[in-house]
Amino acid sequence: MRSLPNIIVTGTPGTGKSTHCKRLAELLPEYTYLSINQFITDNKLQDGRDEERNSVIANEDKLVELIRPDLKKGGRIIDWHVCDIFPESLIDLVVVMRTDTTRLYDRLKERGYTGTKFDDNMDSEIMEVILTDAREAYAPEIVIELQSNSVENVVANSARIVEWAKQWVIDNTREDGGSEESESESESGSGSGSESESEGSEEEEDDEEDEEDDE
Ligand SMILES: Nc1ncnc2c1ncn2[C@@H]1O[C@H](COP(=O)(O)OP(=O)(O)O)[C@@H](O)[C@H]1O
Repeated sequence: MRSLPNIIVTGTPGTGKSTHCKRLAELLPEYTYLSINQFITDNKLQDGRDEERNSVIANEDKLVELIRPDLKKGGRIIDWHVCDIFPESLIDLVVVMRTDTTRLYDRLKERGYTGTKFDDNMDSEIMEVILTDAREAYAPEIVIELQSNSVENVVANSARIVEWAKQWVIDNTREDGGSEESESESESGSGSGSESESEGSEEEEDDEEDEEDDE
């Protein structure tokens, strides 16, 4: 049994995954930050290149195989725009970062995204692709959606995730495995109310291949 939870921080490129993860790494020093883009590079998991999107394609099977021992230890903060390939039994919280399209537009332009890569990522955010992937892959109660439009959001979101993590430890280190009260506290400490913060949208295909090399 893990003594610390595994947390995925996901979202369309530019929504603030790394920004949040860096803050979380400071607030939760006993956790290990895993940038999957870095992990792919370090372990040579590139499985080709998507020329149209100017991005690396990862060998996801190998990635899961290599990362499994880390996840089994617990206390991992995972930063990646793909969230649905990790074993459900090893993931405790999935945080989906969301950003208003005008702000995301500026961030992606600033990052130098153009053409298909820019369009695909904007479409992905508008169509809530990653949120849908997360909800399809994991139990609804562990998927939370947080707005990442401002610095204030980063501060508040990070504090909320830290509170959730503390509650997870309390719930999961109790001899009886946690009570109903503590479970409901845990939920309110993390996911409640997140739905109302989302933008309306449609649905579309996934965009699991984008960014990577230019962050
Ligand atoms: N909540 C936020 N408020 C203001 N700027 C943000 C916010 N989140 C991210 N940014 C900025 O947007 C850019 C992309 O953020 P980053 O964390 O690298 O996104 P991701 O890891 O999701 O690709 C960075 O310049 C970062 O400073």
